[in-house]
Amino acid sequence: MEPIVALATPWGVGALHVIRISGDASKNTVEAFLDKPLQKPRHASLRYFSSEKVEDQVVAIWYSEPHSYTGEEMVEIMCHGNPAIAELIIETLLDAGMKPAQPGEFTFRAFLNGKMDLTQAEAVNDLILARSTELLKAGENTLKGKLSDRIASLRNKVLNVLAFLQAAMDFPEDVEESSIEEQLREILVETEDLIESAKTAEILRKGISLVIAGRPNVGKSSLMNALVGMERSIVSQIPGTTRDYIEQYTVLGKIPVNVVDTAGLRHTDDPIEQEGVKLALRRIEEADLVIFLYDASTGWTDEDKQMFNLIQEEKTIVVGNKIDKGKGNEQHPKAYFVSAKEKTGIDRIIEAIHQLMNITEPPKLLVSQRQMGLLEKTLGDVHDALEHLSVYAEVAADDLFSALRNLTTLIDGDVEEDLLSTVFSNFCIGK
Ligand SMILES: Nc1nc2c(c(=O)[nH]1)N(C=O)[C@@H](CNc1ccc(C(=O)N[C@@H](CCC(=O)O)C(=O)O)cc1)CN2
Ligand SMILES: Nc1nc2c(ncn2[C@@H]2O[C@H](COP(=O)(O)OP(=O)(O)OP(=O)(O)O)[C@@H](O)[C@H]2O)c(=O)[nH]1
Ligand SMILES: [Mg+2]
Repeated sequence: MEPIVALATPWGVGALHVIRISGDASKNTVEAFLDKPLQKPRHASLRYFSSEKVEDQVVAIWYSEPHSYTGEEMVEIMCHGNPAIAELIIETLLDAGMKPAQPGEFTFRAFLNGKMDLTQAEAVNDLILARSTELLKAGENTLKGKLSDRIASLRNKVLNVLAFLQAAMDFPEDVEESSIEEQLREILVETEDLIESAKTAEILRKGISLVIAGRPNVGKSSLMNALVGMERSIVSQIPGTTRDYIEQYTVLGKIPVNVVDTAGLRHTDDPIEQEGVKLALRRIEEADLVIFLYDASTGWTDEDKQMFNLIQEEKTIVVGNKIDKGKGNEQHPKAYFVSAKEKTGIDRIIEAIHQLMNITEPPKLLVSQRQMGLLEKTLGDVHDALEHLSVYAEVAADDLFSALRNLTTLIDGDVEEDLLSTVFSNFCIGK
């Protein structure tokens, strides 16, 4: 393919920069600017790179086709880490007819040349962008091909069921339907397991928004401060202190969290406070999780119940605060108890957040959004197949063919899909 060039290191001052070149006649084009040719593939050679624009002592590595990252002829130039030097070397090569690489284009070529499949190519970027050791580990596994292995095994199982189904249609008396059903259920469970991994990875990657809501003066701002470990939000004994919402990013346990403190929920004639309550309700609506806080020292009151009814229960943790002052008679049956003031009980809330978000163990594999979409389609296909099984075997077979196509697309991409713009466009340049 046409030769491409890009800086593989981040632009800026460093000890070295690495310039990456891949494609036809990479070696010849680079050698025109070197004092001596690159004699041996995959060996580091000390050379002078000189053109009208720039001169620098560099180390260069030539990879002969197909024994390189991309599977094409490649050259890597390590120059001194001044961005101007790297830029002028790249300009020299662009003047010599090379093209600037698109984001992810080296990895895209590696994919096209069969050096890796699509799940591995996607993992390359995830690995680079992983911000926690858990995600890093998951990315490494996917890069090693463990996700592909699981998809391939799923695909084999689907093929197997299809063979069974075919046999059942041809010789109905010889094949037991229950055995087909059992195999389908197994496929279902494995697909769900992968989707679960994808969701966990997604939460660890993107984080969640956690809104603290409740009536005025119950200690929402105090709890916000206890969770984020700083005096972020104003605390006072006057009800209605917080009017706007206050956000602070933090990491709670393993989860990156945007904590949002909101105005106390109550009916009020003050127009500014009314606006605050509206904002709070909107944030609650959009939140991944809500902590509904009440004052446990006075107890779970009718007013609390009224406000609690405004919130979706399944994404809500109920927390009774001010436990240092003792407990009122009535309490919410599922409440966790804390003292935001004395910072007790906070760990239990963090645990509950992990439980509610289903982060029980770190993800073993990194599954991308694209892959998750296809896994969910596969899940739907297998569900359909199960439903159709006893009535129309042909229709069930069609469902499974659809599952097969989705699983194949997961690993190989779709011929119709513009991969460079869908999958690789969020890569770094030079990767
Ligand atoms: N200098 C350099 N370091 C790097 C990379 C790179 O491209 N260049 N990588 C980029 O991500 C990673 C390593 N990945 C690589 C993967 C394959 C090949 C390669 O040359 N493969 C050949 C030869 C295999 C062999 O000798 O065993 C091949 O597959 O045919 C190189 C690097 C991290 N470090
Ligand atoms: N004893 C005790 N007092 C607390 C606790 N948490 C908060 N308070 C007090 O309760 C009062 C209200 O606290 P805030 O955190 O401002 O309450 P809020 O829910 O944000 O109130 P608004 O912003 O008005 O809705 C303050 O005087 C706090 O010091 C606690 O755990 N124990
Ligand atoms: Mg407040």
